Amino acid sequence: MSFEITATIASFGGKLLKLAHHAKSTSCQMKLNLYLPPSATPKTPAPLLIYLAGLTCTGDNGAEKGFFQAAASKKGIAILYPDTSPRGLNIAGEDESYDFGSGAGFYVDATKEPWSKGYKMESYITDELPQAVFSQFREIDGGRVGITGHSMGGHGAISLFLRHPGMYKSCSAFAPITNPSECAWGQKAFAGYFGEENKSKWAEHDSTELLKKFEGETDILIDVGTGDNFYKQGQLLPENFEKAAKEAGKKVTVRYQEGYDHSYFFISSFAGEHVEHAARYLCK
Ligand SMILES: N[C@@H](CCC(=O)N[C@@H](CSC=O)C(=O)NCC(=O)O)C(=O)O
Repeated sequence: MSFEITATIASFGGKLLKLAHHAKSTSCQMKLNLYLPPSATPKTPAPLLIYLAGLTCTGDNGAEKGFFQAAASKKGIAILYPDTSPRGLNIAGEDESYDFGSGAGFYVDATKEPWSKGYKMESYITDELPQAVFSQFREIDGGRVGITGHSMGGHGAISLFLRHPGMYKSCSAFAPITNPSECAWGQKAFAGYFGEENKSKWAEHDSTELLKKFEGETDILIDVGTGDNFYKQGQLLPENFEKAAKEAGKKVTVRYQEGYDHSYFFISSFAGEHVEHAARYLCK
């Protein structure tokens, strides 16, 4: 279904569009933001970088606080900021906790009732949303797409890159949950969306497990702050992902950024470098 444009905001010479559409995969209206750099026209379409946000976020957090648009404007890259879950499906418990349900879709297609009703964020992000964007916005080149994300969205970016070979030309992440089967956030989400017993399904969405079996080439950039309390609590487990990369001979660069926390002050400090990483693959 086509997008309603609810606002157009000038940003770094380009424009940030606030969009809404009805999505079949999530059975509800979805809101999102799309940044078009000044160079993007139907005759000179821009590549697209998708930014997946973390727990409790909407498509607004990255657009307002991530500071991606400055570098995206210079490089001529469009940025898509989707929401993190369906909204308002009236499922019991949907709004009870910050790390499950609303704002916490984990970029998977839930198989367990009642969540399987509309918690289909993998289908939304990899299929319905890009199809709708490419058909309405001729200023975007659907053949050049990269993906990045933060925390839960970093898990989304890496796991979707590994689960859909060839769909994304670049991949990076900020403080990603890299081994969800082994951390409290991931265990709660996967038990709820797939079932406690369905461990083979968990592995299909766990970036560390996926990397061990991935047959393609990788060049995944990851930043993690050493002052990040969620890193210290063992929610992110980047060392497990690095170990899997080393054993599988995959290129993964994890940069431990001294003193940075989990917030958008951290993301905005390195957003430009992640756009440059994407540009190496999207702007050739
Ligand atoms: N409220 C929670 C913490 C929620 C939180 O920190 N969310 C992060 C993402 S965490 C992983 O996905 C976030 O990006 N928040 C939005 C923001 O603008 O900072 C708690 O109290 O622990």
